[in-house]
Amino acid sequence: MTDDVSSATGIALLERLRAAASDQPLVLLAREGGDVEVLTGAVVDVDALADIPLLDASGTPQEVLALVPYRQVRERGFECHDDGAPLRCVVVGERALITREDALGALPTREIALTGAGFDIPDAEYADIVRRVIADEIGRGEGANFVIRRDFTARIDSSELEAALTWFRALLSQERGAYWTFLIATDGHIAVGASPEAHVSARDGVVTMNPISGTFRHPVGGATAETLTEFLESTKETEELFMVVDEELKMMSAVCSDGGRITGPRLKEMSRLTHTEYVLEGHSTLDPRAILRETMFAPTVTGSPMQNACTVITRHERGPRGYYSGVAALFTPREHVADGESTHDLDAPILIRTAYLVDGTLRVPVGATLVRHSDPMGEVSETHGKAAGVLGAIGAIARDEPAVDPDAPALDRPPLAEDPAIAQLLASRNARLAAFWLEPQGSGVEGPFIGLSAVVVDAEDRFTTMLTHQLRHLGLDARIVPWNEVTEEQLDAADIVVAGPGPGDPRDANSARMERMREIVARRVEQRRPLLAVCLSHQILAHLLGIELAPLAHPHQGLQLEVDVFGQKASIGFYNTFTAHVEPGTTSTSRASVSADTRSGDVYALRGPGFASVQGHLESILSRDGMRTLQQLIADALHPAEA
Ligand SMILES: C=C(O[C@@H]1C=C(C(=O)O)C=C[C@H]1O)C(=O)O
Ligand SMILES: NC(=O)CC[C@H](N)C(=O)O
Repeated sequence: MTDDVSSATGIALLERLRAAASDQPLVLLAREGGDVEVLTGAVVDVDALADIPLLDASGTPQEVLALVPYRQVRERGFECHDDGAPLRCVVVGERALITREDALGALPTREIALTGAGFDIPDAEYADIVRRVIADEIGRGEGANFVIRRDFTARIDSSELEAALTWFRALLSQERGAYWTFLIATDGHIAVGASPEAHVSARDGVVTMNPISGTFRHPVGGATAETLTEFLESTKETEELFMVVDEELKMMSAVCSDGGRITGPRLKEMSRLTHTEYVLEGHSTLDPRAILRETMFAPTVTGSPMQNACTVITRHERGPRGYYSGVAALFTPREHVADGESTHDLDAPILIRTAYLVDGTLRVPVGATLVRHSDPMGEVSETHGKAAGVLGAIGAIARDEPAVDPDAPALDRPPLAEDPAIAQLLASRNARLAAFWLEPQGSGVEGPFIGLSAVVVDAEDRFTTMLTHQLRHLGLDARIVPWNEVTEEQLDAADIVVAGPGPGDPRDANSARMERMREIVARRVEQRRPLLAVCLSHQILAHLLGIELAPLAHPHQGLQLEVDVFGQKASIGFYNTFTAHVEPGTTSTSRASVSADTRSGDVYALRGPGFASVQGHLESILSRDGMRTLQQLIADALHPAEA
C-alpha cells in the first residue's frame, strides 16, 4: 500500500494544521505498521456514547474519531473519580495519507526539555498499594485482578503541539508492535502514544477483542529465547492472562450471538517489553456504540469482575484517570450496509502507553495487573517497564540500546514467536482450557433441556453472560436479570433459577445485594423448585443449609483445580476467596449431599431436593469439563436424586 501513497497532500495538510496550532484539531494515526493518516474536522463534545454523531444533519453516515474518557463508566452506573473529562468527538472533514518514511522526514526532531519529572507515587508507596490490594481486596473476595495506576509527570516550556509532534515521530521510529501510534490534538488537550492493545473492533459484523496481559520486561541487551521461556513458564503471568480472557469473554458473550471464540496465545513483541495475548472473535449486529458501551472498559486496565474493579480503583487511586484506560474509537462508515446492519465499523485501541499534555503539564499514566501472587516490587518494576516506551521516546529516560540511529529500521532479528520451542510452549497453554471456547460455536440450539426456561440472576459478576450462553447451548431459554431488578413473578415463572456469582463476603450483613441473593436462594429452596447456585450463591446456599463459611488461607482467585463432583473428576476454574467448609470426609449433611475436598473439607458442590450448587465457574475458560458438569448439575436440580 505504501508504494501507492503520494505524501504531498498529507504533508500539506499536516503543515497547515501545524501552522494553525490549536485552532483546528490535528489527528495523526499509524495503524498496525501502516501509513500515517492525517485527519481533521469539527470538534463536538457529547455526554453519552449513544450521542456520538455517526450521522450528519441530513442522515448521511460520517467518520468520527472519539476520545472516550474513563469516567464514561458512569453510564453503566459504575463508580469513578470524576474529572469531567469530555467525551470528545472529531467529526472527520478532511483526511490524507503520508508514508511512514515521509512522515519521519516531515516531523520535527528537537530537544524537548522536561522539568520536575518523576512519578507522582514513589516506588515504595506503589508497592504498599499492591500489598493492600492483595490483602484488602483480593483477600476479601472483591475480585481476582485489579489494575491500579500511577502517573509519571513533568512540565515542558516549549510549544505543546511541536513537542507532541516530536514525540509522535520518536514513537513512530522507535516503538515496535504498536496497534496504533497516534497523536490527537484538540484545543487545550493533546494525547500522543503507542498503544499495543486493541480494545474492540467491529468490522462487517465481526467483533474482535484482544486481551493482552503478562508483561516481560526485556533484560539489558534484549530478550532471548531463554529469558522469554522463563517468563512464559511463570504461573502468575499465565494465570493473569487467563483471568482477563475470562473477563473479556463475559463482554463478548454480552454483545455476540455466538459468544466468542478464542485464538492464541500469541506474543506481542515491543521494543522493551514482550506481552502475551489472545484474540476473541464473535458476531454481532449491534450498533458499534452499543458494543463499546457493553465492553467499557477492558479488564486488562481495570480488573475483574469489572464493575467492582471500578469501585476498587476508586478506593486505591488518588485521583481521576482522565482518558487513561479509556479508548480512542474510530467509527468509519461502511461501504455496503444491508438492512438491519450497522452503518459503521469500529476500531478502538485502549488508551495506555500514552502521554497527555494539558497547560504545559505532561502526564503518562501506567498501571499493572495485580493478582493474588503479585510481588509488590515486581509490579513496581513492571510499571517502569511499561512507561519506558513512552518515556524513552519523549527523552525522559535514556534508551536501553547505546546510540542507535533513530531512523534505522526497527531491530530486524526474527520475532521470538517464530522460535519453534517458544511457539510450542505458548500453544501448550491451551491444553488446559475449555474446548467450548476454543472451538467455533454456532448459535443453533438442540440441547438436552430444550423447552425449559431459566432466569439467571446477576449478582454483579457478568460471568452470567457466559453461563447464559452455555445454558442456551444446552437448550434452555435463558435470560439474565440483575439482582436488584428481578421480581418474584419472574423467578416463579422460571423452570430453573440460576443464582449467579458476585464479589464480596457472603456473610456480609450490611449489603443489600447479599441480602437479596439470600432471599432468592432461600425462597427457591423452600419452594423445592429447581435452583442452580454458582460461587457466591453456592456459598449463600451452603450457609442457609447450616454449613460454615470461612476465608481460604490462600484465595483461589483465577485458579484451575481438578476436583471431584459427585463421583466425576472435573477440571474447573475457581474465582473465590471464601469457601463453604465441612469436616474432611463428609459426604452429606441432613439437608444435602456434599462434594468436598477430602483433605481440606472445602465444599465444591452441593445437591439436594430441587437444588444443586457449585463453587467453581463452569463457564470459565479454565473449566475444561465445564459443559459436562453444568449439564450434570442442571439435571440434578431438575430431577433431584433421592437423598
Ligand atoms: C495497564 C497497562 O497495561 C496493561 C496491563 C498488562 C499487564 O499487567 O501485564 C499488559 C498490557 C496491558 O493490557 C498499562 O500499560 O498501563
Ligand atoms: N466469584 C464469586 O462468586 C466469588 C464469591 C465470593 N466473593 C468469594 O470471593 O469467595
